[in-house]
Amino acid sequence: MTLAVTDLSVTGRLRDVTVALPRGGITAICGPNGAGKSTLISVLAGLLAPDGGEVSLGDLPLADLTPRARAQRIGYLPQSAEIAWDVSVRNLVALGRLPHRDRGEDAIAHAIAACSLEDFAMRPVSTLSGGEKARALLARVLAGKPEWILADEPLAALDLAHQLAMLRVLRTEADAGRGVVLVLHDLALAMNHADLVLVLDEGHLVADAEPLQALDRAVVNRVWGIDAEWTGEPGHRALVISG
Ligand SMILES: Nc1ncnc2c1ncn2[C@@H]1O[C@H](COP(=O)(O)OP(=O)(O)OP(=O)(O)O)[C@@H](O)[C@H]1O
Repeated sequence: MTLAVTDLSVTGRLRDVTVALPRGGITAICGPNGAGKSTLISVLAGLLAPDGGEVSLGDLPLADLTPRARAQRIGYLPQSAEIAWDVSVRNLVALGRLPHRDRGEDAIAHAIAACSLEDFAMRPVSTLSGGEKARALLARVLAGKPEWILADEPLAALDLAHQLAMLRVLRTEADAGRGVVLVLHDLALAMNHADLVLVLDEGHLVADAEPLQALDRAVVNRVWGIDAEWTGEPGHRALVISG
């Protein structure tokens, strides 16, 4: 079942974007600051109504789902998620079960373990570092076991080891048949870990392909204004800037 947008427009932010995202893989959304990445992922999450075009989940317009049904199927992690109450990490993660209205003990325990939060489980979230908080917020999304995990820069606050650990977690979710959609600024992470890369530039979708094609030298040069080339083997590529 795909999550798709057709002729999507958000005035001043996105123009005529059409793309279908597959489940069972990781899609990276890349582009410079202000390109429309957060706007697109908010629309895909059903949190921002477009000014034109359609958003669909399988055969259904996304807007036809009740907020609860949508929240059961789509987990969304915003770019700078604020935590309103100073609850424990465990209770924060448990909030991921709200759309299901169940206790979901197994799902909560699994999410806490997947994000290596066992040692923090009883700590108030206000005492966590930025990276620890980012992992707790991702665990809240995982606890809901949504079909789709949409995350806006979920790795930005993480150290390299935790970035790779989170990517392994997200790959496991994708292998289990979920759709994983990540806004990523780090082009090497997109190149090495995504199955599909979307490149946005000034609100236009300029590439929608497997990483090597979507992030080829000409695209990187045109969109980011950087002359660079990829070196290394598949899965371990690095972007070397030449000018
Ligand atoms: N609520 C809003 N109202 C009007 N314009 C907005 C609003 N939110 C964002 N914009 C504008 O829409 C454009 C796209 O913003 P968006 O946040 O989607 O970009 P982005 O690609 O996620 O950027 P970044 O990499 O800086 O996070 C930007 O020019 C931004 O200034």
